[in-house]
Amino acid sequence: STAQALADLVPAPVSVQPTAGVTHVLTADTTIHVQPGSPAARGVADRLAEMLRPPTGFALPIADAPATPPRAGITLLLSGADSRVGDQGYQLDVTADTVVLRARQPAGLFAGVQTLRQLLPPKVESATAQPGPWELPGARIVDHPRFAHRGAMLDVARHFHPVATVKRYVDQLARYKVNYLHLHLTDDQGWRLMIDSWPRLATYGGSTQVGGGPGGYYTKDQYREIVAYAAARHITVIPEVDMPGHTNAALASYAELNCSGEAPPLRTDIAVGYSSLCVGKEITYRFVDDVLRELAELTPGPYLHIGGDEAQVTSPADYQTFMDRVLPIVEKHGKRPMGWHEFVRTTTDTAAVPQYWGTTTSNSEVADAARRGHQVLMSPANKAYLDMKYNPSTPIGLSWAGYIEVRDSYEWNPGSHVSGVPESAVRGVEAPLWTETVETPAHLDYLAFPRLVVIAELGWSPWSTHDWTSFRERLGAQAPRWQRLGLEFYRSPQVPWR
Ligand SMILES: CC1=[NH+][C@H]2[C@@H](O1)O[C@H](CO)[C@@H](O)[C@@H]2O
Repeated sequence: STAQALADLVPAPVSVQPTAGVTHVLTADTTIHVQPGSPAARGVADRLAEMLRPPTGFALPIADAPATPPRAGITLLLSGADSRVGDQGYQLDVTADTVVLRARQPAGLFAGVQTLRQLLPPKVESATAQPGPWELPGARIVDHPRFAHRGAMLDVARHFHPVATVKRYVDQLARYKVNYLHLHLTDDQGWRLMIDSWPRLATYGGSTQVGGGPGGYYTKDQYREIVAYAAARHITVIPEVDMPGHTNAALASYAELNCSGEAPPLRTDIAVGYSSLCVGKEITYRFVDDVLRELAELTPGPYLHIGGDEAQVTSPADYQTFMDRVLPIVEKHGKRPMGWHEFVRTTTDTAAVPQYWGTTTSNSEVADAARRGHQVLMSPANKAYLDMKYNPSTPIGLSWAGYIEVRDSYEWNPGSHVSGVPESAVRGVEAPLWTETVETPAHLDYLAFPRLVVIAELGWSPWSTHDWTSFRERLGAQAPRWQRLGLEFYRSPQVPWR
C-alpha cells in the first residue's frame, strides 16, 4: 500500500504523520510550482522533473509558484517550513490535491525530493515510461538531519575511476541525503588530478594503478565537471592530497622532491607506510603550495583534506615540522584543513577537522582534540570502512579492520562511539571506500550497498529511531529500487530483501 512507503523511508525521518485514507495521484496534468526568484530552488525543481518525467511519461512543466496558497500539483517553497527543519531539513505535506515541500534552504528542498522519490513505487526508478497509477500517501513529514556532515569517500588513487563512475556514485549518494563526497585523489600508486605547475604528477604519476593497469587522471575540466555535478545534488566535494606519507606517485614523478634526489619507481602493490615527502627541503613547501593553490581554485567547498595518515617513515619531529608549514598553506588558500585523525596532534587550530579511522572506542588524541573544541568526523574502520569484506567468503575487499556484515555497520552510535567525544563534538560520519580491490562499478556497488545506506541512516536519523529489527525491514524494502537501478548490491542474509 502507499502508506507502507511511509514506514519504509531510509533514512528514517524525524516525524511522519500519515493522513489515513488520503492519496495524492500524479497525473499528466500535474505541474511543478517552484518558489520564484531562487535559481537554486529552480534547480531542485529541475532535478525533480528529471526524476519523474522518464518513468511517468508526464510533461510535468515547471512554473513559478503563485503567491496564493499552493495550487493543485507539486509546490516547492522556501518559506513556511516548521522552524525545526534548520538549513538541511524540510517539511512535506501530501494531500489529495497538493504536494507541498517547504524548506528554509534549497538543500532542504533537495532532501525532501529524495523522500518524495521513496514515497512513489519502485517503478519510479525506471528509465522508461511505466503504467500508473502514481500514488503518494497523504502525510505530513517534518525532517532534519542529526549530523550536519554525512559523507562518502571514494579512493580514485589505488584504482582510477572515470568521471562517469563518480557521477553514478553521486546519484546514489544523493538518494540517501549524503551531502559530502571526499575524493582520495593521490596516493602511492597514483596521482589523479592534473596540476599545471607540476604536470608529471598526473601524466607520469597517474600512469598506472594497483595491479599495473593504465591508471588515469582527471583533467581540471573533468574535476570541475564532478564538482558541478555533485553541487547540483547538494553534495560538497572534499578533495584529498595525502601527505607527507602515501606520496610515492609524486616522489616517482619528480626526483627533486626526494631527500636522496632520486625518484623511486612507480608502485602497483598495496603496501603502506614506506613513503614521505622530504621535510627538510624547501622545494617540498613550494610543491605543497602550488598543489594546494591549484586545488583550492578548483574547490568551491570549504575543506581541503591533507591526509596525514601512516607517515611511518616520517619522524615525529619531522611530521610536526611538516604540519606546522603545511596547515597554514591550507588556510592561506582560504580553506579549512581536514585530515586522518593523527594529524590533529600537531595543531591547536580548532578549525582543523580530524577524521577518526581507528578501530577502538578510546583514542586520547581524538578525545584531547574534542576537549580543545575540534569537531570530529567519524569513520571508524571496523564500522564504516566500505572496503572491508562482509565475511571471509566476500570475493573482494580487505579485512585488516575485521569483517563488517550489515548489522556490524549499523550497531554503533556516532554520538558516543569514542570516549571523551560527546555528540556536540561530532561533525558527522563518513563511509570511506578504499579501492585496492575495487576495479569496476559492480565492485563499488557490491561493497557500498547496503552499508553506505547504513552509514547515511546513522548520519541523518534521530538516535531514537535506531533499532536493527525495524531498520533491516526498511533496508530490505530498498531492494526493488536497487534492482531497477541495476545496482549490484550484496544480498546479505541478515536482511529480509523484498
Ligand atoms: C586512513 C587509512 N589509511 C590506510 C587505512 O586507512 O586503510 C585503508 C584500507 O582499508 C588504506 O587504503 C589506507 O591507505
